[in-house]
Order: sequence, then C-alpha cells, then structure tokens
Amino acid sequence: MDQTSIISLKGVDIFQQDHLVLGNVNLEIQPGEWVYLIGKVGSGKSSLIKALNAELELYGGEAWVAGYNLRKIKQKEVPFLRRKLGVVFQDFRLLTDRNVHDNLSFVLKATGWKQGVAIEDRIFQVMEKVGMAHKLRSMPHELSGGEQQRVVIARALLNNPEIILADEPTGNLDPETSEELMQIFKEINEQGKTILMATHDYILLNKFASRTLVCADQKLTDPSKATEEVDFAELLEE
Ligand SMILES: Nc1ncnc2c1ncn2[C@@H]1O[C@H](COP(=O)(O)OP(=O)(O)OP(=O)(O)O)[C@@H](O)[C@H]1O
Repeated sequence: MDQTSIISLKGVDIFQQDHLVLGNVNLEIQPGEWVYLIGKVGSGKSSLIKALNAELELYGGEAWVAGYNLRKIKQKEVPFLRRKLGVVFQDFRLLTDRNVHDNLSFVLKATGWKQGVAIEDRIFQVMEKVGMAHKLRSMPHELSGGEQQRVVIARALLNNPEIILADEPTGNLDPETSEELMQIFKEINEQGKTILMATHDYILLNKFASRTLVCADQKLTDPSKATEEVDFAELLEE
C-alpha cells in the first residue's frame, strides 16, 4: 500500500455475482483529494463505490480504505470502517416514516452516541453546514429533492467521516439545485474531506473540475495517464 493514500487498491477484481465488473483495479487517492468516477451506464461505478464501503467483496490484490484492509476485514469491523465513510446516493434513502431530526438521531444512536445533548448539538451542526437547520422537524416528503439531498449530506457527515462516497448525488436534481449541492461538496472538500463521486453530469464536471477516472471495458483508467485523448462527453452519454 502507498502509505500516504487514504484509498489504495492494487490489482483487485470486482464482481457482481459471477460477472467481472472491473478487473485489475489500481487506484490511489490521497487524503483531501476530490476524484470523479465517470463511465457509461453499467460500467461499474456503483460497484466500485460499494466495494469501498465493504458492501461488495473484492478479490485478489490489496485493498486499503481509511486504514482498513478490505481483503481481510472481519464482519464486526465493518461498522467501524463505515464510520470513516459518509455515503450519499442518487435516490436519497431517507427513512420516510420519521422527520429529518429523527432520521439523523437514528443514525447517531445506531453508531453508539448516547448523550442526548451531544446528539442534539451534532444534528444542529451538520444541518447548519448544509443550510437546513430550519427544517429539522420536516418530514422527508415535505422537502424538495435538493433539500432531501442536503439532509442526506448532513447525515453522511454525522460521524465526521474522512471520506465521502457519492454515487450520482445530483442525478435526480435540476441544474441549479445540482450546482448548489456541488458547492456544499466543495466546502466539505476544502475542510479536508476526501471525495469520490460518480457522476454523469458533464457540465458540473467541467465547472467543478478535478481528477477524473474512467470505468469502461471492465477497467478503471486514469485518462491523465493515457497516451490517447479521451472523449469525456462521449463517456458521459446516457
Ligand atoms: N446486484 C446486482 N446483481 C447482479 N448484477 C449487478 C448488480 N448490480 C449491478 N450489477 C451489474 O454489474 C454491472 C455494473 O453495474 P454498476 O451498477 O456498478 O454500474 P454503474 O456504472 O454504476 O451504472 P449506472 O450508471 O447505471 O449507475 C452491470 O452490468 C450491472 O448490470
């Protein structure tokens, strides 16, 4: 493992069932980096994110995330790995039967927080960070898509993770709302968090430009190291 990397994959294979999605994956991400994952539908972006979150087993090679060896991680260690990761999905995934506050307190209690005052303080801090402190008592269905995604980002930040894994976080949002969301990710990144984000959004990718990796033909590649020019627009087509 590269000692300085927060994510380090060397020669790993990622499968869905018995289908190889990405083979011989090599990836080094440094703390504080912002890295995009692009690629056509079904090219393996979500599978890679799931593998980093220990939802999908990795095979062969070496794999380290936030100090955890994914090739040897035990089931009982997975919750500790996940506390170092904040995950944001395209489809929000808030619990629909409780308000925003209770969605967040549910996560804190499930991850070992006991003191009521500390829980309330933390919820307020993360909701303030995403500009949603005034919506603590709203039910998810009372919020717009952009507002729901802000809450999801707040939820991802609760345990002060080192890494944010975002799987097409703006996929269901209009361009203006998407840009506001990206601004929040930018602030989070500037505060030191590492971000790995899968996206299809070519405009945002240009506006918030950063290192970009490509999933295609069962491989993860870094176009900055490629000898031939890569057509990003073509890769981002649905
Ligand atoms: N739960 C699953 N069981 C079996 N195959 C799966 C499963 N999830 C994904 N796959 C397959 O694995 C491959 C990679 O899918 P993945 O979701 O990682 O791609 P993606 O690049 O994230 O696509 P999208 O842009 O649509 O989200 C696809 O061929 C997909 O059909």
